[in-house]
This record gives sequence, C-alpha cells and structure tokens, in this order.
Amino acid sequence: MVASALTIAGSDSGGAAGLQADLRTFLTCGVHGLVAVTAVTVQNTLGVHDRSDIPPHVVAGQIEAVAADMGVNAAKTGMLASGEIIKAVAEACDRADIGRDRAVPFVVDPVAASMHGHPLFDDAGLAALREELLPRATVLTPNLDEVRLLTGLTVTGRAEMHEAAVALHALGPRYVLVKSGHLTEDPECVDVLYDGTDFVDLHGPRFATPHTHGAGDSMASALTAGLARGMSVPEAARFGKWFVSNAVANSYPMGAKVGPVSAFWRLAPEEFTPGG
Ligand SMILES: Nc1ncnc2c1ncn2[C@@H]1O[C@H](COP(=O)(O)OP(=O)(O)OP(=O)(O)O)[C@@H](O)[C@H]1O
Ligand SMILES: Cc1ncc(CO)c(N)n1
Repeated sequence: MVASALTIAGSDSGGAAGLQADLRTFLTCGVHGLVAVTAVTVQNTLGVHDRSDIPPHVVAGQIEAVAADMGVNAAKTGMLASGEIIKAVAEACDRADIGRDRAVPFVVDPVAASMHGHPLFDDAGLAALREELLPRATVLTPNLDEVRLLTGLTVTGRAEMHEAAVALHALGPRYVLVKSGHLTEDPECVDVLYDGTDFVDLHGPRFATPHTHGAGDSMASALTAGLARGMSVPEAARFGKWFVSNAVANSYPMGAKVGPVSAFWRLAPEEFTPGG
C-alpha cells in the first residue's frame, strides 16, 4: 500500500515554498501527496505581491473529499490565510479524524509570514491558530519568529529554545519542534523536539548558503511523510531533519534573491539514454 499525506497550504507561484515544496517532498519521500489549497499567492524571490484566498467551504470540502475516498495517513498545515479558513479546517479535520488523540497525526506548521516578511494571515488568524489548531496538533513546528508571535519569547540561543518549547507545549500540542534556522550565529543548526517531559536535540550542520527558501515547509512535510509511513514522532522528526539538511546542502540560486532548497537530492540519476 502506498501511504498518503495531505497538505493544507497555499500555492507559491515561485515553486519554492508552500504546497509546491510539500508535494515535491512527499514525492521524494515515497508518499502520495493530497492537497487542500487555502490561497493562491503571487510570489517570486522578491516577495509576495498579491494573493487570493479560497472560500473556507472549498478548503474544508477538499479535506473531506480526499479523506473520505482516498484516506489520509498524516496531514500538515502551511499558509492558512485567515481566521475563517482556520475554523473551517479545524471542523473538517474533526470530521476526517485528523488531529491530536485522533487516528491521523497532524503537523501544524504555524506559517505566519513569508521569509520576505509578508504576513500570510491577520490578527484573527493568529487567535484562531491558538484556539483551534494548537490544541489539535500532534506536532507544532514553529520557526523563531513564530515562537515570538505565539509566546512573546525572543530566542537568541539553544537554552532559550528549550524554554520556548516548554511555553509552546502549554498551548496544547502533543509535541513541539522548534526550528533553529534563524540562529545564524550558531555554527550548528540544532532543532529541538519536546514532548512535555524530555528534550531531543536534532543536530545538523549549518550550511553557509543564502538559498534556504522553503526549508521550513520541507522540514515539516518530510516529518509528515515519515508519520504517514508509520514512523513515531521522534523518528519522523529525525527523518525530517536529515531530509532538510540535505535539501539545504543542495539548494540552488534562482531569481534575484533567496533561491529554493532542493528536494531533487533524493532522485536517482537520469537513466534514459536518447537513442538507446
Ligand atoms: N543554513 C542552514 N543549514 C542547515 N540547515 C538549515 C539552515 N537553515 C535552516 N535549516 C533547517 O531548515 C529547517 C527550517 O528552519 P527555519 O528555522 O529556517 O524555518 P523557517 O523560517 O520556517 O523556514 P523558511 O525559510 O522556509 O521560512 C530547520 O530544520 C533548520 O534546522
Ligand atoms: C504559499 C506560501 N506558503 C508558505 C510560505 C512560507 O515559507 C510561503 N512563502 N508561501
């Protein structure tokens, strides 16, 4: 049986982040990708220039349609666009048995802004995220800006990442995975997983590339793919860290500013020989 993973996310026309990064990651992790599109962004390496949100009932409809017919082994969120969409997602996830203490593990990536600083939801979205999604999350995967937005804590080092994980765990998720990409002074890139009792430090090198667009989405979607394939949360977190480290190591320039991380690194070399 092929496992399936659902991403509930926005489209990035630049193909670096959003549902495009998620589907590419699912593919290279051997998982069938299902999608509930939340918004279409007009985006390139310079920023998010415009967007159109999908009606909440259409977002919910996509989740319920694929869950009822095809089955979902794990799900994740990316850009959720608005408070109304978040409420519709929460209700649809309940109907599809997705979420903490339910059958289907749920990775909530609390995407608040693009890497250019453009907000991807508003104040109503932040309140709905706290009330509706954090308590439903199997794993919450914030970056350090999202930690500050959700807890008020400013993280400048590894010890503070542990403090932030404790504060976030109190908001309801089963596990918290704090991502360390923004600690640029640290020679390593150590993410932290916390289950309410124990910390697991996920070690990895810090690569000196400017091209990291989509790293957060790729980490969360590889973690989701691992869960879809039956890994435990700690195992899937290690898998996600391994996947994204390689994706950053193989990132490439494209456009005027920050280029994408690569999911191609797992693909076999081309075997087709023209005329062969
Ligand atoms: N320079 C780097 N070298 C190695 N790993 C990195 C680097 N930058 C980020 N990572 C890894 O990529 C993942 C995403 O981290 P980050 O904290 O940057 O999230 P993010 O801000 O959500 O990402 P995005 O750039 O997609 O917005 C983490 O697992 C982190 O360890
Ligand atoms: C559509 C979309 N989702 C997520 C992000 C964050 O990486 C982005 N820049 N764009």
